[in-house]
Amino acid sequence: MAVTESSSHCSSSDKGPVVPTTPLVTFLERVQEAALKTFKETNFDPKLYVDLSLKLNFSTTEKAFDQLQKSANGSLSVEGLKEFIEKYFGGAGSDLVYVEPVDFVPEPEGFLPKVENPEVRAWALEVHALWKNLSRKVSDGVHKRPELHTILPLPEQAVIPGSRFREVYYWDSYWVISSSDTGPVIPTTPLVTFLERVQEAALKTFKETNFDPKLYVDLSLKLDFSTTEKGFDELRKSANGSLSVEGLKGFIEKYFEGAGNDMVCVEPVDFVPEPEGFLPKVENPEVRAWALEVHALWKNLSRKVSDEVHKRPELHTILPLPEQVMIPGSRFREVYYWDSYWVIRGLLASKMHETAKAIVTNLIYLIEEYGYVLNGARAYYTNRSQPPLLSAMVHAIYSRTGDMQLVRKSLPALLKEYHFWNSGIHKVTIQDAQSCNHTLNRYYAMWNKPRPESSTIDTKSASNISTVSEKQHFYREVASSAESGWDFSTRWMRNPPDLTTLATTSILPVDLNAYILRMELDIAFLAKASGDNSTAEHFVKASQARKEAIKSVFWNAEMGQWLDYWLNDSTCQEPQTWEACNRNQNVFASNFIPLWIESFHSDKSLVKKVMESLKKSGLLRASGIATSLKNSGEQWDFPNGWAPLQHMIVEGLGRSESKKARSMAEDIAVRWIRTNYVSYKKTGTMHEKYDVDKCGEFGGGGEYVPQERGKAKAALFLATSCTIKEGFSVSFLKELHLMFLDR
Ligand SMILES: OC[C@H]1O[C@H](O[C@H]2O[C@H](CO)[C@@H](O)[C@H](O)[C@H]2O)[C@H](O)[C@@H](O)[C@@H]1O
Repeated sequence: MAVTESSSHCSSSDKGPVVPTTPLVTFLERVQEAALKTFKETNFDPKLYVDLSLKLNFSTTEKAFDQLQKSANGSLSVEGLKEFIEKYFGGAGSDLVYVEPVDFVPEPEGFLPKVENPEVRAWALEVHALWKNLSRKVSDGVHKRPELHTILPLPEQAVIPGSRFREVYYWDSYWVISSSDTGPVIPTTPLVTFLERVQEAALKTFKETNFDPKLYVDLSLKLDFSTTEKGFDELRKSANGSLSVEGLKGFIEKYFEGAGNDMVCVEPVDFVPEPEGFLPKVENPEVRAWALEVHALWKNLSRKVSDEVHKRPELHTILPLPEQVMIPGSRFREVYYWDSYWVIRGLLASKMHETAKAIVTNLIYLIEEYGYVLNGARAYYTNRSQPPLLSAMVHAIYSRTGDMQLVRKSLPALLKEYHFWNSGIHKVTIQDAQSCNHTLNRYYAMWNKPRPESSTIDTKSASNISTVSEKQHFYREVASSAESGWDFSTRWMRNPPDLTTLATTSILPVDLNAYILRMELDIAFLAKASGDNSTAEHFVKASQARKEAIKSVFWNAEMGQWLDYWLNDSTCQEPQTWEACNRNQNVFASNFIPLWIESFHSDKSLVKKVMESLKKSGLLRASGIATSLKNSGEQWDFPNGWAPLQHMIVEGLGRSESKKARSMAEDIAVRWIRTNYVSYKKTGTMHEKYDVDKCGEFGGGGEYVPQERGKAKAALFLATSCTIKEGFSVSFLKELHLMFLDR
């Protein structure tokens, strides 16, 4: 084929994105170039020039530089350039100021206890004292006028590598940070940080009753950021940071749009009150009426991101998703990752295929922007993901619609997401008893501060933790628990129910690895369907390896369950040797989640063992499967039952070839749907969790108050109801049985 001018131009060898730099950096590069030409090469360090800070504003400085007399090749007189630099710039490094680290002591208690040799000990203490030389904080000048500096206005004290490296570096920080907090941190936006300040002031001013911290980080600005921040800084505050109730109310009204105004209600494009072929086997008029009422809830939960957000995204914490969305409802005013799987299953039951595809498009957008699907579509969720179920969503839609275009569009994103989970901090290598290495995954948030949406709560929870690095470690564990979707649970605690002992990053979770196995199987299936056989083969192999790993590391034949595994060393730099005593023998519903995956539920004798184990486990209660056996007051513990957990276990058993397993699935489904129905009749709404010991009672515990009447977090549960289909009494057993098979 002849290469035309334009096609050769289009196929240039650089195709990747370019993030533009600031005009200040571009200008300093010009100064750097002039300096090289003027001072000549000896000892020339180009970095010095882009590290300079401006004394006056940018345009004055640039004008003065342009007015300097230059020779034809761009050099200046040495004196002229020296004078210019002295007059217009603060020295490189002056943007950071020395500070003694808050927690430095010359010989810390318990410091390297095994280093006894006096000479080595003296040296170790001298090296320890170097922290003081390397400790800095960004100067107040930078915080006041960041546009004059190339240093970024980091909020906290920092440790620099030293010498010409006058700023914080990413991977260096890993070795800088004490062993108690390791790992990356993705900075949040200045807007989120500011809204956390408003949240803190609001708690101090309005006091604790009914206080929801998330409300404040969901606010949108009416005016630009600096005007709003100035307005806030000018408010009169008492010594403890509280304001007058009227003053704060007035400020919020003047400067903010209400939380939730960033999304607008839209009728889903494909909603009809009674879709053709809707739950054909549900004949009982009462159940059918309920099913249709629940189906109608889609209209309450359907939103699109407002035009205002697309025009000025910097005024909002909501992310500008391209397509219509379904939100969980109540205080959850944005899209959530794992919730979306059950939303999609419900939409498919409601025959709303276009809405289901729109949801996938939004999640693909997040992968393209961030490299993975965020916990939720808000600026404060950019440091972690949630249980990865996108492949299962695409699989479900493709199985129902045969839409190959969707498959082709999704595959590159799924591969990117797979890479996210299978590299870096999420990846752990375990050597089993036969010296065979297995790669498995864990949750690990890229964050070590309070979660902005619950900042006041996390700060309080950490108040008895004494050192900065231990607090950071705790905050990382909190955020990592949120990444698991199980926030919070004794499952993640070393010493339950003490929340400060959360240790999620030190656990290999059974369910996460089952989801990633599912991802491998789904990618293999979708790649094959699209004709990409080599990708398909690669993922079939990956799935076989993971199945082996799950068997080797998690499966406990005596208990008939898969058990979470405690890591000895959470840095995970070296492969860890598997030890039987590291298995967490406590019973959680997650110990049964592998049943959901075909590789396991297709094995009849395995299903038999697991079923027996589930029956004896204590989890199976009158109204469904409990999350755990411990009543800790946390929402992902006893006596709460959650729809996703019921659904995965029921669907796994229901797909087994064993008749007994299918009848157990029906039994659990009936228990669960009955309590959903009774509670719906009482409260007029669907709930996110139910008390599995009390039919018709919704669940509680945790850090937020369950939704009020009519404000359902319903989609998740609609999905479950529709997936395992509606029915609430034993007389529907036969009907339910047929419905399981109809998928
Ligand atoms: O309130 C803060 C936390 O809330 C979310 O978690 C809970 O709701 C989610 C949305 O329905 C659900 O996916 C999750 O399983 C629930 O525990 C949020 O996901 C957390 O990150 C957040 O900190």
